[in-house]
Amino acid sequence: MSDILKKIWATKHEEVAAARAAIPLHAIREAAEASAPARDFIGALRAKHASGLPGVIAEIKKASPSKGVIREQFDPPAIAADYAAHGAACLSVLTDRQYFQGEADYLKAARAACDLPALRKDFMVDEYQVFEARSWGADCILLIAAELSLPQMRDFEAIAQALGMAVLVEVHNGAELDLALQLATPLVGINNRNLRTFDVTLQTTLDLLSAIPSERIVVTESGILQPADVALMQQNSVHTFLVGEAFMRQPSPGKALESLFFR
Ligand SMILES: O=C(O)c1ccccc1NCC(=O)[C@H](O)[C@H](O)COP(=O)(O)O
Repeated sequence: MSDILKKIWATKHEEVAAARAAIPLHAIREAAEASAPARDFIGALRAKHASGLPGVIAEIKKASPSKGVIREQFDPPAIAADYAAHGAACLSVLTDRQYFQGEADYLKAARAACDLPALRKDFMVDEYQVFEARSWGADCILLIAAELSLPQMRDFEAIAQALGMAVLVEVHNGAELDLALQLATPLVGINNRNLRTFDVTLQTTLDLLSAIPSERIVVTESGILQPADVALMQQNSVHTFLVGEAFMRQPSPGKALESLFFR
């Protein structure tokens, strides 16, 4: 695990302890189970693919450890509606406060502003957060294989799926991919960002691709910035993208999405 992941992981355990003290597990579970049904995250991606279009998971993030503040004027529901109007398949909303300046309310407001399914983009270290995600309206959770054991990922996946949520399992190397492929989820994210050095190279996706069975949906994550990046991925049969910074730095994130993927 990289140093930044270790720090984030420690913070998450503290946050979960505080959240459990405020709302006990049985209560957050009841809230999750009483939530309106989840939207179909995987179905939204497959629908784009069936129309011959890329599946774009459009990210809403104010800041990150590697880039600092990315977007000063930050209005999650307006950004979500803009993404929906310009062809996004799904949303990814940062809910981590300390490192990404995210909020649970951003997820709730973004999802309420459109009909797109939404990923809670956060660092899941405890089953509590899976229930919490659904209680906030999330339709998908992220599991980072660098940070979790296989039994943990299996537990969190089972809870997410019982609640009707999808799971995006994220990997950075072959060892993590071997674990990820033991989960049931079809969504396998390859993060092009090295979380130790913060270097980004699309070669990470290209290197891992051949080990992923064709029935899985490969999501290339991080560092998709220009049409040549999209073309490179498409030439290699990758049709699902998780993109944040390239959109967040533009006045209209939705128009930026359209111009990167649909022109
Ligand atoms: O971006 C970081 O600095 C970072 C640091 C530690 C863990 C995760 C981090 N990024 C999260 C992401 O994976 C990206 O937000 C996502 O893939 C979108 O990337 P981009 O299009 O490059 O904004």
